[in-house]
Amino acid sequence: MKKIQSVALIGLGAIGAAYGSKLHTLLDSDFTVVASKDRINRYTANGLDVDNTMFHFNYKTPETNADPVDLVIFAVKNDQLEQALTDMKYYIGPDTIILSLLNGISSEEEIYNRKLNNHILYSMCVGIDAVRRDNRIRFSSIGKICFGEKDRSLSKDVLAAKDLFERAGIPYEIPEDIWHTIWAKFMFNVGINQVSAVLRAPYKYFQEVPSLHEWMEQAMYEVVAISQKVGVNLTEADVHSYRPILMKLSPDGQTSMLQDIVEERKTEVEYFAGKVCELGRKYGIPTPINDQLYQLILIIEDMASIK
Ligand SMILES: NC(=O)C1=CN([C@@H]2O[C@H](COP(=O)(O)OP(=O)(O)OC[C@H]3O[C@@H](n4cnc5c(N)ncnc54)[C@H](OP(=O)(O)O)[C@@H]3O)[C@@H](O)[C@H]2O)C=CC1
Ligand SMILES: CC(C)(CO)C(=O)C(=O)O
Repeated sequence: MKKIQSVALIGLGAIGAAYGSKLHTLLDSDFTVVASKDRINRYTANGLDVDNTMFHFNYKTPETNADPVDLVIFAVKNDQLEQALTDMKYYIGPDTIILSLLNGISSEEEIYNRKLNNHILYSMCVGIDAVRRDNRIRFSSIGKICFGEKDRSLSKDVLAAKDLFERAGIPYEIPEDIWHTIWAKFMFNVGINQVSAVLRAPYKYFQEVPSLHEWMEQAMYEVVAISQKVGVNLTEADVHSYRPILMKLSPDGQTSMLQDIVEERKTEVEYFAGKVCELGRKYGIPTPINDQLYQLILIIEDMASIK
């Protein structure tokens, strides 16, 4: 089995810093964070406080020449992926395994379309409730990284990533059907991220207010209906499987989309409701809840853009 000895990550935000801190502890200087000079200046000014430990990572700018690494991890937001792919050009060689921790159902395809190599694993993370404020990253649980091959094979790349996560102490799962797992997570994000963004609601309201929980699940059921048309076949059981996951998230924690709203950043709405409405139109499935959420979140973004 190929052993992963060098890793490069782009996107040192809530998710990247949480999992990156584990990889830095294991690999030290063989773990590289790629970032622009401005970002590096920010990271080095005060260090990065991940879960109450101060980290100083090994930073490189995208312009610095480097050799390809064994594994590249993308942990940026969806609309930052195109630039991030360009920035990782030195790090991805013909044998580099590529892992994208982004939510949504499009990042692997976007990476694949760049025709970099044939080592793209499908992946996502779940159960992590990471929040980023300035140079502090906090989470009550690090959750787990789910990954695998789309064709469900237990390939050498899958085994190499499994071995790395075991050495780094990163919880992981290799589900039987990673594409189904990614769609189920997408379904959850379509519900919880968007409703939390519109209502500015941390997790406790989803845990304690039945009417809010119900609205979230109504948005999720629109994804279930679409999934049956595209052959992914999510069911009510998939919706219910997220209830215990939700109950374990930190009551005061915020979804990544709510964090974007609070910080007045662009959200991932195009990759959640935007995608649901697009697929709904394509397959003739009504998506009234997501139509509304889409409009509301775009309006909130527009309101934030005028000062
Ligand atoms: N937060 C959570 O609990 C979870 C998030 N996710 C998903 O994970 C993904 C990442 O989310 P999250 O970590 O919350 O997002 P963040 O916004 O916290 O992190 C993204 C980071 O990427 C950095 N970045 C963007 N472009 C580049 C670039 N070209 N070079 C270097 N750094 C770059 C940003 O830097 P800067 O701020 O300087 O622009 C930022 O630090 C999203 O798809 C999200 O939906 C999945 C599960 C849980
Ligand atoms: C809801 C949550 C925390 C689940 O892991 C998530 O994926 C996000 O905030 O984007």
